[in-house]
Amino acid sequence: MNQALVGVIGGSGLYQMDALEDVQEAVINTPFGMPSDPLVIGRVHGVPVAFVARHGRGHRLLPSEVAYCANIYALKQLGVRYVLSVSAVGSLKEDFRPLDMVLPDQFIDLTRGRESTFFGRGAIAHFSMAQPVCAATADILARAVRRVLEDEPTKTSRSLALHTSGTYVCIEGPQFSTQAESHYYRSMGAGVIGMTNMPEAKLAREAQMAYSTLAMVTDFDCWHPVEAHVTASLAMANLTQNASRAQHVLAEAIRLLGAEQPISLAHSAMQNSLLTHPNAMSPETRERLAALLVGFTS
Ligand SMILES: CSC[C@H]1O[C@H](OP(=O)(O)O)[C@H](O)[C@@H]1O
Ligand SMILES: Nc1ncnc2[nH]cnc12
Repeated sequence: MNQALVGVIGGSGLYQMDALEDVQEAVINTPFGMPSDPLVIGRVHGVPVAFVARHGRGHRLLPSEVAYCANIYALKQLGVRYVLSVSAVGSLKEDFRPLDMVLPDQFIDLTRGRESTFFGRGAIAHFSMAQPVCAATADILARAVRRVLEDEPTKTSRSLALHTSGTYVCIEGPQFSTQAESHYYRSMGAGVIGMTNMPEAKLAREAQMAYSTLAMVTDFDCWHPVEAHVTASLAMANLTQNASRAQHVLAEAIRLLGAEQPISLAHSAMQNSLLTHPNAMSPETRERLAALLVGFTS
């Protein structure tokens, strides 16, 4: 069922995609349950796209409650090859300022107890997460951000920056960090902090979809000696501006992805990773993983 080339996962503040045309809603069940919300399928610049609001429309799901497995599996069932994730993040570095955009190229997973793999229950796989982000997709996001910033009349008192690398530390939440934690994450070398990109990026890798995050800075968390500590209302204030910019970035990135369809290492990332031969799996296990196992073996 190849209904979409690009999947978009909208985070806090981004609950719909304005540029989608010919829109249909799809209530999709997966072997891993229902996605966070019905998927919204349509076209942007003629490119087939599936959108899902990570926390559901109306923001109903905690970071720990997001249906990560079902969201990724549903996108895979639709034939998605590139996943653009949009996320609000706190900054852990002086030069990552609120409203800046960051394309994380590394993650540190500090989440606890989230279902973080499609495997198990009779199907075992191990694979590399050394480079968790698709460089080709991130490059397209970078070009899209630059294009949007060039076209945007200067509304803010300073020019916004794009940072093309950085480490995203993913905490369990929903509480923001303590100051000691915030300093600790900085000492680990993390550049931004959020609550959702893990296990999402791991699951996208298992599904051999090219994954990249547009991280939009809302606050300085709570380490900064002068800047205000994060609160939900501070983050939300910046989220509104970030979300409207994200709409333009996504539309341009989708246009580029459709035109170029870059080869991604992610598309063959699971080759040779399956230790359990499909013949040794139960029919239920094979059925549960059916959308993933296509093109999976060496
Ligand atoms: C609104 S502040 C905290 C909230 O925002 C981020 O969500 P998302 O990654 O879905 O944009 C962060 O991870 C928290 O869930
Ligand atoms: N400071 C912060 N910590 C965790 N997640 C966030 N999302 C936005 N700001 C955040």
